[in-house]
Amino acid sequence: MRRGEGEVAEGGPLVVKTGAHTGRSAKDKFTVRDAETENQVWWETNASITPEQFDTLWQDFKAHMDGKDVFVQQLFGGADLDHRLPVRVVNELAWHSLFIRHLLRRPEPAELDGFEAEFTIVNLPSFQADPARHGCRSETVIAVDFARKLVLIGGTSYAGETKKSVFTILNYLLPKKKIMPMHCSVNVGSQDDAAIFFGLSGTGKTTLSADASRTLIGDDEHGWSENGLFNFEGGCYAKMIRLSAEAEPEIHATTKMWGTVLENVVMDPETRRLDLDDDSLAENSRGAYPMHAIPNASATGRCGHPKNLVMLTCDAFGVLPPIAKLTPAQAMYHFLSGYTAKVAGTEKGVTEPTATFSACFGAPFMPRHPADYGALLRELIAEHDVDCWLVNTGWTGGAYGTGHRMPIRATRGLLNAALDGSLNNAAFREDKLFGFMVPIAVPGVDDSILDPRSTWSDPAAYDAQAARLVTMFVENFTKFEDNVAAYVRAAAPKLPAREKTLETAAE
Ligand SMILES: Nc1ncnc2c1ncn2[C@@H]1O[C@H](COP(=O)(O)OP(=O)(O)O)[C@@H](O)[C@H]1O
Ligand SMILES: C=C(OP(=O)(O)O)C(=O)O
Ligand SMILES: [Mn+2]
Repeated sequence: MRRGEGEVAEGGPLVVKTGAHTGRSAKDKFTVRDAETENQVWWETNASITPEQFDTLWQDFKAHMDGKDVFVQQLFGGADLDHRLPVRVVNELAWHSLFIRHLLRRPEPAELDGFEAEFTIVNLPSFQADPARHGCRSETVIAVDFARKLVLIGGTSYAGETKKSVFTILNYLLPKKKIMPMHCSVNVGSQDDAAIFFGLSGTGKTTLSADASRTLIGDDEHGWSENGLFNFEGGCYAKMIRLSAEAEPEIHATTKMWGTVLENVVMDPETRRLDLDDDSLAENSRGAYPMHAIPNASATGRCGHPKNLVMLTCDAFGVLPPIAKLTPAQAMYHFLSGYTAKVAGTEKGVTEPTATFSACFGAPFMPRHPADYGALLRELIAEHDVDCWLVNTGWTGGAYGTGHRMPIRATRGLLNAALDGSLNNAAFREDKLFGFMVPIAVPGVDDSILDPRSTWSDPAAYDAQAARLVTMFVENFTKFEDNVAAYVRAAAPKLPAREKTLETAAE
């Protein structure tokens, strides 16, 4: 406040603006390519810089910090005491320091004695990177050096970069110890029945994991070790845009709490009231708060092995059913595909969504080859006999533009039936294209949404859209043809046209 970094809103949250960057700059992220990383990192999805370019960047960062106050936090990434990572986070902005203190795991005072950070993250938003000097592509840079154990972030104020950098580090380190790192939320029921919710940004990890009937473990990043599931973080980072007090009461309440950091949320300077519907600063407005801001959150950040695994997708084409049961092979196929769709921005008249395929539901944070993570997950699913589901939180009744977003209540109803085991007793049909099993009727849920084709006013238009989506899945998966098992490839969706030709050929 005194530094002019933000303002306090009604109830006590700190309201800040990030300027130009209101989301992650995935294309400005670079990994140092050297003897340490050469054979560990999958360079097809991870852009590289040289050790020399990183060195220049680090010298320039130090010069930029000279004479400036910086804020230092010593924190842990990882609630599993055997596998947590001590990190030092150096921030130019005080609000960034508060943000990361909310988001990571805060050591007990006694743990600070002799605290030795293994990795350091330095975040200087006012630093301007130079593509010619630093090997980057713009004034924004996120540079990761696994050998030096140092991450440098410059030229952006979006706070999410820092937490996702810790995630990137753990995604690199943990597979070496046979621990599966996951871009997922986790909650657990009263029978110690944990559930994992994988999903790309905007698919519902944060929204759906905060559920009054279950204990929240975490909303975004977790590990799965021999001890069970554990949160990497100690707080949440929720989307604030058009947040509904009715549909998401636990998250909504955090907007009135002392200390919550509200990023690009609009506030009336006179009344200090928030307008969560105002997207004039950003569509991706955010709230950061510590775990204990959610009433039924776990104090330990740990739970047992999961009983259910849910893959969330926001299908803006309106093709996928609201829930489907997956075989382990289909689960592997969808994990490697990592499908979701993004709706067109705010441009008027643009109604066609775009498909995103991001392996492991988190390619920008995964230094290693997707098959490495896939192999770990496959073993864990088999060992713990986990039920796998695909859930579409996206469009129904038509694609984006004609249909509407799946009501949160309907998604929660279906999820609860899956998680309490009752959905396993429902009658299912096999989906002709995707091969997964779709429930026909679920007690307490409006049956008419279960079959997406029947929600479209024009079934032929649905069929055409579905065929286009299948083709996108198949084309995306060609990159895995050489490095995944035949049984996973066989779990791919199939076009009806081909089926018909085969049938005719057999006749
Ligand atoms: N059926 C639904 N399920 C989950 N989220 C939904 C649904 N319908 C609308 N939403 C909205 O979509 C957004 C989901 O975002 P969020 O939970 O933050 O995703 P993630 O944590 O995976 O990035 C929220 O703004 C939520 O209000
Ligand atoms: C914090 C983020 O995660 P998510 O949108 O998945 O919640 C992000 O992508 O910047
Ligand atoms: Mn989230």
